[in-house]
Amino acid sequence: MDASKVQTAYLSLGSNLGDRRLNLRTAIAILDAHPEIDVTRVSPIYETEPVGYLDQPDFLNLVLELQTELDAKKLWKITSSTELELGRQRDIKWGPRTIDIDILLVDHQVMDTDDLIIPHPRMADRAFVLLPLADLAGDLVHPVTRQTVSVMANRVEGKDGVYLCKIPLANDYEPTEN
Ligand SMILES: Nc1ncnc2c1ncn2[C@@H]1O[C@H](COP(=O)(O)OP(=O)(O)OP(=O)(O)O)[C@@H](O)[C@H]1O
Ligand SMILES: Nc1nc2c(c(=O)[nH]1)N=C(CO)CN2
Repeated sequence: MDASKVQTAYLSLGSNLGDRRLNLRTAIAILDAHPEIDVTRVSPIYETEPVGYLDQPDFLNLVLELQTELDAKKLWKITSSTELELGRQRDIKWGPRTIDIDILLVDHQVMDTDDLIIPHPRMADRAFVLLPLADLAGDLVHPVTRQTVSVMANRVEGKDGVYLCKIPLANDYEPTEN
């Protein structure tokens, strides 16, 4: 990768159907295997209560960091096809899913298009996003709120998406060198 064009992005992954750990691990592996994506770090996994639509199983959530030269739209096409590969279906708004991949941040970019809004518009309210993100990048400044991720995480801790337990990262989630 050309260092001057490389961007750092943070993605939120969630699963609450089927083998949730395997779904997360498979999604990470698919993304990391892409020739233009380098998954650099993965947060611990948080088991979280569902937010939005409550009558569904608990989620496993994590956040990963990646490096890529792809623009945000191309990255989104890849995350969307990864969701489909893992059998993601859209039935109920905020309902159960084998995998959900949201793009949280891409460097300090701000964009608002029909398909893609960056930073993710609901990340500031979600403990299941901000707590694992703070594990990776607490000092990062959100380009819209201008607050650090740690400050944002402290504000939502114990609110929506309260976490039930934090599972240390297993070795098999560690990104591979490529
Ligand atoms: N930053 C983003 N990351 C992923 N999808 C986004 C983003 N911004 C806008 N979208 C749009 O949101 C649409 C709905 O996404 P999805 O079905 O995954 O929603 P959801 O996960 O149920 O809810 P939420 O968006 O609140 O997490 C996608 O088709 C995509 O076009
Ligand atoms: N705990 C939790 N709740 C959710 C989640 C999620 O990933 N974790 N995703 C949603 C839609 O994006 C809606 N609600």
